[in-house]
Amino acid sequence: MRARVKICGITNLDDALASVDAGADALGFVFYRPSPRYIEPNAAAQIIKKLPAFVTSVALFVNETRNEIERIANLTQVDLLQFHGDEPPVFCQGFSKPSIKALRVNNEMDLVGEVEAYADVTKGVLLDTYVTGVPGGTGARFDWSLIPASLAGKIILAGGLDPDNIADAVLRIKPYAVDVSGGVEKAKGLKDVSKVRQFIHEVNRVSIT
Ligand SMILES: O=C(O)c1ccccc1NCC(=O)[C@H](O)[C@H](O)COP(=O)(O)O
Repeated sequence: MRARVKICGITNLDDALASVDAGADALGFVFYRPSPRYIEPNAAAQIIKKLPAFVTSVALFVNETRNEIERIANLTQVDLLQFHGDEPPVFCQGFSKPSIKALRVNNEMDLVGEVEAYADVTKGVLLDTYVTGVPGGTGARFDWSLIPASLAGKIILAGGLDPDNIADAVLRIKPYAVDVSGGVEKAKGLKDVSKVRQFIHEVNRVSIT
């Protein structure tokens, strides 16, 4: 099965449409002000309403309040919420939109146990790199050997992916989907369209087996 591709950190319409044209299945919008990829909700709404059918728009939050999440979800008409902070499983339920949860992987956690706990209350679990004090978008890879084979087909892989390592990642981990931000940028918050195309081309290439 082909791994789905989410291009995260979209900040403008040109990058959004170019990513869709390249074959992206989902686009991520960061509503976390300290991020260099932060986008104003009104600007995101203008982009999201121009997306074609069958492209999933994802709103990313870090330890945000329920009220603010609902306000932005309503304003942008986004399809899916992504929780990228310390939100416990119980927090991920009860919104007007379904959610996915990011876990930052380190070698002390019970990865399978945590994935199971969130799988019950979300549409999916994204595995990202743990870097102290940085909630996401680090551009750093984590040790993929920490992912047991039992999670193949079940997780969204993120963290330091790029056109050069994505084929290896897909072949080794067999994720349900992959998520990239920094690895397809020319500058923080600006996508390099040729890298986006190359990244998705590689995913497609290794998925045809
Ligand atoms: O992108 C950010 O700036 C960001 C900030 C705070 C929390 C999450 C953030 N991004 C999350 C993503 O979905 C990224 O795609 C994921 O962390 C992988 O990023 P990268 O290693 O740059 O591909």
